[in-house]
Amino acid sequence: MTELCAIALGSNLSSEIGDSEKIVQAAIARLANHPEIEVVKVSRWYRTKAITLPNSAPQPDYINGCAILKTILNPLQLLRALFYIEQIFGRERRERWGARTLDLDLLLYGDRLIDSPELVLPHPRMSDRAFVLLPLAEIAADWIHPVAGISIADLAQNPPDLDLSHPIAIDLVLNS
Ligand SMILES: Nc1ncnc2c1ncn2[C@@H]1O[C@H](COP(=O)(O)OP(=O)(O)OP(=O)(O)O)[C@@H](O)[C@H]1O
Ligand SMILES: Nc1nc2c(c(=O)[nH]1)N=C(CO)CN2
Repeated sequence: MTELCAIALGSNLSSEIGDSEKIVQAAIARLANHPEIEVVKVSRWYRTKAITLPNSAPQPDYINGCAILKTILNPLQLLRALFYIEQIFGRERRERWGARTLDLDLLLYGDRLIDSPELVLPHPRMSDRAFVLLPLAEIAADWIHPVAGISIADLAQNPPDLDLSHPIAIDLVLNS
């Protein structure tokens, strides 16, 4: 059975294949080449200020975007396929909120709810993140978040990290 899924992509370090814009687009190409994954839609790419943990060193801006996938993989198989692609693109550290060449997060898998050590669905922090909600709303406006019970478009209306205590600058950098 196939299922529609949403993923978030982020990069704020270059690698031997190029800068973050190249990396996220190459990651999409890699996903599209996977025999059990179809890339249905890709958002535009946004340059965003890095959200860091308190008292941590400043980080380069991120390139962020989202994609809708269709797959016959189950949620854990899909997560492992995402991990594999992160590794191909040179992600080494799994330090929490550390800078990275490629971060692939599984946001939504249909309306599935999962709470296991390896995988939590929907992604527990997606609703707090403008850098996820704004691109996701471009490609999945009517998708109902299965915990919030409202659409992604509605969640994106008031993205929490756009409030004054945590300013985030979002600039469009290119069209997909
Ligand atoms: N929906 C999910 N998507 C991706 N990883 C998840 C998810 N749910 C749980 N995880 C787990 O989270 C762990 C840490 O992931 P990762 O290193 O990407 O975190 P991070 O990007 O630093 O922070 P954040 O999770 O806040 O984006 C992974 O090992 C993975 O097993
Ligand atoms: N702007 C931005 N900030 C972040 C991001 C990200 O993708 N974009 N990812 C993080 C951990 O996943 C932590 N902070």
